[in-house]
Amino acid sequence: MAQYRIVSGSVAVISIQNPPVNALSAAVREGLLLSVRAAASDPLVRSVVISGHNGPFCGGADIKEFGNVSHLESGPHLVEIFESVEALAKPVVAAIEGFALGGGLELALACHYRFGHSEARVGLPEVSLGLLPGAGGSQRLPRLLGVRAALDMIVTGRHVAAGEALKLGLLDRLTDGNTVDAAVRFAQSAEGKPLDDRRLGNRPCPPLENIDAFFEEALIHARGRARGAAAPLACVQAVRGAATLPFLKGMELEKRLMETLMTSGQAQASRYCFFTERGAARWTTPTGARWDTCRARPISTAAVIGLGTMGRGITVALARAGLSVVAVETQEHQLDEAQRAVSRMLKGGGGVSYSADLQAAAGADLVVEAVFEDMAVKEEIFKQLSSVCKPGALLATNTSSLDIDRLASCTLRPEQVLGLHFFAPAHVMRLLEVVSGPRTSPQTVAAAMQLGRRMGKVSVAVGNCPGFVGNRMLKPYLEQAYFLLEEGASPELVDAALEEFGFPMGVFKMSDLSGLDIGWRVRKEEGLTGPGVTADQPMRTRRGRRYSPLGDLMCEEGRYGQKTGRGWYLYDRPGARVARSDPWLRSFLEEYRERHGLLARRIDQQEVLERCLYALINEGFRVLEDGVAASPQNIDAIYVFGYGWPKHRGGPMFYAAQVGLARVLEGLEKYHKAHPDSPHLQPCSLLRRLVASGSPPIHKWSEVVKGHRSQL
Ligand SMILES: CCCCCCCC/C=C\C=C\CC(=O)SCCNC(=O)CCNC(=O)[C@H](O)C(C)(C)COP(=O)(O)OP(=O)(O)OC[C@H]1O[C@@H](n2cnc3c(N)ncnc32)[C@H](O)[C@@H]1OP(=O)(O)O
Repeated sequence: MAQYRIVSGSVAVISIQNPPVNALSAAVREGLLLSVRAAASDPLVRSVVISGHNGPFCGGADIKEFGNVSHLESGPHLVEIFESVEALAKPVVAAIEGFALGGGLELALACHYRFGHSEARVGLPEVSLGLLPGAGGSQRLPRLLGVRAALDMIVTGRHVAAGEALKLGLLDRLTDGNTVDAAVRFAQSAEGKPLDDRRLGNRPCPPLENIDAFFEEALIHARGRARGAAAPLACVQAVRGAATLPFLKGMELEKRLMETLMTSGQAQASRYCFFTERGAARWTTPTGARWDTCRARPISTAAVIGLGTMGRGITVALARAGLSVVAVETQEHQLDEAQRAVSRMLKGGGGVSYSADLQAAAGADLVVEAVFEDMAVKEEIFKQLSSVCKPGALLATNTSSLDIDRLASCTLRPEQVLGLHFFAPAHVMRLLEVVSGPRTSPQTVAAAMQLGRRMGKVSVAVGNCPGFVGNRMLKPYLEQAYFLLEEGASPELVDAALEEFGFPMGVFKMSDLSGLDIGWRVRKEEGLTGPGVTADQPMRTRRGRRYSPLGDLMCEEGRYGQKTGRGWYLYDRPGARVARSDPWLRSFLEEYRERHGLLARRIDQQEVLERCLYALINEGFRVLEDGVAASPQNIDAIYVFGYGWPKHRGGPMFYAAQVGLARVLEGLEKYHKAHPDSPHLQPCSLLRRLVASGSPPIHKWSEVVKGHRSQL
């Protein structure tokens, strides 16, 4: 697991060997320590190079070991190995190709010199796993770069490209050629030279003025980045230790903080997200299609129909993935504006051509329709695409809720029709829901999943139902938020509870950002509001269940959110982003409650969280029950990468498991009893069954789901 060889007569080359990322597993740690000791004791060896086998230097500690303390404790500890490396009396050079991340960079920091390939990247991403760089990284990096630059890297966890790392002083030299060969030559030139100053553990941290104020500010900043997350705060504390304590004391502080984080629920949740993100690539569909049995036809040309905000973002995402794209918009003025906007986003042409004619889509391998949410308009477009497009071309819709199968029925190729549900802004957001209807072929899903990967998206294969997975689960969450306003809460109270939980934005701020009119249009399409509703229908009941018309009333007042400068909050002008409380809304809610004989009561944050989140989770269980998502992990990936669910809470289904399924069930029962007209609060049968089976861990839910489905 660590290869050891002598080259050029005096250089020991230690190569970490653990594909695919050369993670520091127990066996690698063992091998590394033995190799370092061998190099120390061999009189022929005068210098050492540490590299990664077959490309990447090292992707850090082996994350798979983290769930099990006995795995972590088997083999030598990273801190001990890195101390031996730093203490070696012979120059040690890290030869970094590919990436040096987490424990990998900490190893490089313990070396006396760092050589990088010009395309390598380095970073300490532990914070995104709910941890801190706990093998000396939080103490050595500030001593090398200074507190400011080190803190930025540690708290953001960002990957730094080799060029920037050289400027920061993190890498000593870059090469375009063979990194190991260059490092070997350099190691030889350093043989016999003094090393004391090269040992970062010996160096003081560069001084910093107003240290207290600096770290106070840093804590506030870290709190704002990921609310409720412990790791960013621990990172700040550890770096403060580096700035104020001798090295060994700083290392003790780092160790204490790391032990607390490592055993926390937040680290468990963040780690779960890491594997969930990667697991989504191993997709299956309810029809039995699988990622490993379907061959995808490559897609190299695409057409995007409709160049509103979504269409523009999709065009950019496809062009950045290297596709040649034709962007089609039948309204000429919109086409010119879109062309300018797309060029700006792409910083140039970027393989995109423009047309006002749908015929331009004729040669594309894939067409993505992104016109506004109107079934009749979409049906007409799909009819035309069916005859315009070449045989074999895939026809996708970017609808966020409409029936894929109905659109497929308008074509002569239903097996090639699917949904590609991008999230706004489409060129930025990581999530892509790949929606297959009952007639979508496995090859079509495979091609879309492969394309999603090329675009750098977390692509999740889901089934067809109103709202698919994400928006279907969002509906009960939003509904409970409206009901809470009716019962006495304010948008500020609801949003504060959700933001404290960790969402970047509460539900009402989010509605203001995305536009209240979007949901209004969907509700009109569903016949819940608008001309189809007769005057004799009670305002707060639809189809026998409780309904809140609050969103509709807001839209009737022209309050669409940020775009109109007024929504659940007030904004300085249309398009402004800073939300202020609006006294108008307070009176509006008071009048509304009075009109409907509703008595405002005191609502606390706990109730807000339980009503909104449990209703969403309950729908998640229904989604699993219906086979619309293949696993709870897929649901969690959708929520973390598309809906701002905090990573340190793992996703809604993981959160339910962490809270305890019995407690979620009990909460739903309590709220359903109090609000029997709200069916989303009625615990679904899969949840009951899981609790009855003793609340198995989340990776075992599929067994209960399978048994449950066979009885449906
Ligand atoms: C009781 C308390 C005791 C406390 C003692 C504490 C002792 C610990 C001390 C120190 C700890 C150090 C902390 C760390 O080093 S944490 C790890 C930091 N590293 C990372 O976060 C990097 C994670 N990986 C990535 O970002 C990417 O994988 C990357 C390396 C950039 C490669 O990307 P890409 O080429 O796109 O490949 P994939 O992401 O698809 O990965 C390929 C497969 O490799 C698996 N993988 C990746 N990294 C790791 C890893 N570090 N450990 C284990 N496995 C890893 C990944 O899951 C893929 O596998 P699969 O295809 O099966 O899903």
